[in-house]
Amino acid sequence: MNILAPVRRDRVLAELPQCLRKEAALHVLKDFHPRVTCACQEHRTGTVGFKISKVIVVGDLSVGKTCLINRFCKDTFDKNYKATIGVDFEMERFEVLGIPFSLQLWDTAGQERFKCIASTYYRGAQAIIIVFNLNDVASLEHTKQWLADALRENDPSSVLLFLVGSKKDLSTPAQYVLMERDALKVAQEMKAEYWAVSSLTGENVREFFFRVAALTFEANVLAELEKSGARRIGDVVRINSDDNNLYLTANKKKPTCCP
Ligand SMILES: Nc1nc2c(ncn2[C@@H]2O[C@H](COP(=O)(O)OP(=O)(O)OP(=O)(O)O)[C@@H](O)[C@H]2O)c(=O)[nH]1
Ligand SMILES: [Mg+2]
Repeated sequence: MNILAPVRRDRVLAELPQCLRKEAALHVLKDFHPRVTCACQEHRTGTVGFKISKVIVVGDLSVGKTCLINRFCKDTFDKNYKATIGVDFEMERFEVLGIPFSLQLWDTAGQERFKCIASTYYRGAQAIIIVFNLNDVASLEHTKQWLADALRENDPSSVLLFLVGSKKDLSTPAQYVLMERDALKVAQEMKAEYWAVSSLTGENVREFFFRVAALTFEANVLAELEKSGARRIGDVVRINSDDNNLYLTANKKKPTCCP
């Protein structure tokens, strides 16, 4: 997909999508962080609108990583299993609070023989999505190892984690309840946000990726505000300036809506 194409109307986020379960959420605020809302209103989001955030999707073979990405990005579902060889990626453009924001979704191979190729693409992720099959407890147990491998290449203090149970359509309600109890525990240990989805029916797929986009965007804006610091907040970005001198310092107008 051409990243310069206009943002699709169904990729526009004006509000913070909510978590699935409060017990295992990255945060349970109803709205975006007030500093983020304010920065967006005043177009003080620095380079966030030009950046592409990397998201990696990992987990055992055949848990449904490719189907999950394809359901969201292409609205398709293939019932035949075709192993991912190494890696693949999709670009998704969003508009969050009026600011363009792009995610690069990296679909990695779960098969052991392709794992060493896939793991070379783990570096630089801003979010890690660890997928397990809600109908296969072993795949949930393996998520800890997938997380450890992915974190070896990333900064654990800044990366956002999501634990996603797939193939929800194949569980009976009773089976689901039991599996969810275990998955919530694992998610809490990992400090990951828990989701349960079905790529076959599409249940929760869009809600999940919107949440990933929103929280990744929020983290990016907060990091940008932190980086620019109090000295630069409210300054005007200078067009055609070099990287070390991106902000005009003459304009010290105080932001009107920041707490
Ligand atoms: N019923 C059902 N089947 C699913 C779902 N998601 C994936 N599948 C099936 O599970 C199989 C594996 O799906 P993939 O998405 O290819 O799995 P993967 O995790 O990408 O596998 P690797 O690329 O080998 O790591 C395929 O036959 C899919 O049709 C789902 O939500 N419901
Ligand atoms: Mg795959």
